[in-house]
Amino acid sequence: MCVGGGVSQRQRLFYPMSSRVALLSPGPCSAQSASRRPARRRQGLKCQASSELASSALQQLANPLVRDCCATVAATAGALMLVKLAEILTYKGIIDQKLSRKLVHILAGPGFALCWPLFSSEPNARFFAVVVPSLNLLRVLLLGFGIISDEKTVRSMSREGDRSELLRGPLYYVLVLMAATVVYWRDSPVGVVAMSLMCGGDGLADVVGRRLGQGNPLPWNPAKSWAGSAAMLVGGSGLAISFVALFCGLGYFDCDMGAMTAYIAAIALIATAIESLPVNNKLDDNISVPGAVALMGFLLRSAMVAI
Ligand SMILES: Nc1ccn([C@@H]2O[C@H](COP(=O)(O)OP(=O)(O)OP(=O)(O)O)[C@@H](O)[C@H]2O)c(=O)n1
Ligand SMILES: C/C(=C\CO)CCC[C@H](C)CCC[C@H](C)CCCC(C)C
Repeated sequence: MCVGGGVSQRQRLFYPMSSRVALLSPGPCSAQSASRRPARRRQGLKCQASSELASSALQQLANPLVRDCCATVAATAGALMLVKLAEILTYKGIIDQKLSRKLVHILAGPGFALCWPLFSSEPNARFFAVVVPSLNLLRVLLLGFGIISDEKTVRSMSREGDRSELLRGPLYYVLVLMAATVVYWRDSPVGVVAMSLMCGGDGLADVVGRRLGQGNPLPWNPAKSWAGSAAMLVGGSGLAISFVALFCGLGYFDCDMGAMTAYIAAIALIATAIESLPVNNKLDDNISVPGAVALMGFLLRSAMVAI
C-alpha cells in the first residue's frame, strides 16, 4: 500500500506538475510494526534501525527529484569510468589508439541510453539526463580548445592525439546524444534508433571494416568496404531493435515489434548507404547518420509512433 506524501517546495521547483511522492508502507522492522510486536522481538532494535534506514532510502528514491539527481550522478560517473578504462587499455598497450577511440564511440551512447530507465517518469526528467552529455560537451570543448590539457583523454577520443580532433567527431557525437535526449527521450523510438546506428553501426563499420574490408572495397567508395557496411547494417539495426524492444517492454511507447523491426531495418539500410558515401571529409558520419535517421523518423512519424 503506498501513502501519498506531501510535495516539497524544492520538488515543485523542478516538477511543478509532480504527483504526490509515493511513500512505501512501513517495513517488517519499522517503528509502527515494532510497537505491535510481542516483547520478545522488541530487542531487535538493530533490525528496526537498519530497516528504517533502508525504508527511508527507498522513500527518498521514490522521490522523483532525488531519483533523477542520483541517475545523473551515476551516468556521469559511468562516462568518466568508460573514458578512463579506454585510457588505461591504451596506455598499457592492450589496444591501439584507433580501437580505443572506437570502443568509446561504440559504448558511450548505448551505455547512456541504458541509463535512461534509471530516471523518473516525470516529464522534465530528460533535462536531468541531458546534463550528462552536456558535461561531456563542456569537457570536449575545453580539451579541444586547449583551455585544459589531458593528453590521455585526448588520445582516447582522437585518431592521432591532436586535441583539435575533439572539435569534430566527438563534439558532433555528444551534440547528437543531447538532441536525442531532449527531442525524443523515452517518448519516441527515433532517438535510440539514431544513437544505435551512430554508435553501434558506424562504430562497428570501422572496427570490422579495418580488419575484414581489404579485399572487398565498395565500388563507389574504395576507402570503405562491404564488410564494414554489412557490420554497420547488422550491428546498428540489431542494437536499435534491442533498445526499442526494451523500451516497449518498459512501457515507454507501445509498438508492434514486427512492424517496428521492418521500419528499423529499412532506416538502417538507408543510413548504411549514406555512411558508405565518399563524403566523410565534408560531412562527418556522426552528423549524416543520425541526421538521416531523424529525417526518416519524421517522414515515417505517423507509422513509427502509431505502430
Ligand atoms: N563502411 C565502412 C566504414 C569504415 N570502414 C573502415 O574503417 C575505416 C575508418 O572509417 P571511417 O568511417 O572513415 O572512420 P573515421 O572517420 O576514421 O572515424 P569516425 O567515423 O569516428 O570519425 C575506413 O578507412 C575503412 O578501413 C569500412 O571498411 N567500411
Ligand atoms: C570518440 C567519440 C566519438 C568520435 O566519433 C566518442 C566521444 C565520447 C564522449 C566524449 C563521451 C560521451 C559520454 C556519454 C554522454 C555518457 C556515457 C555514459 C555511460 C554510462 C557510459
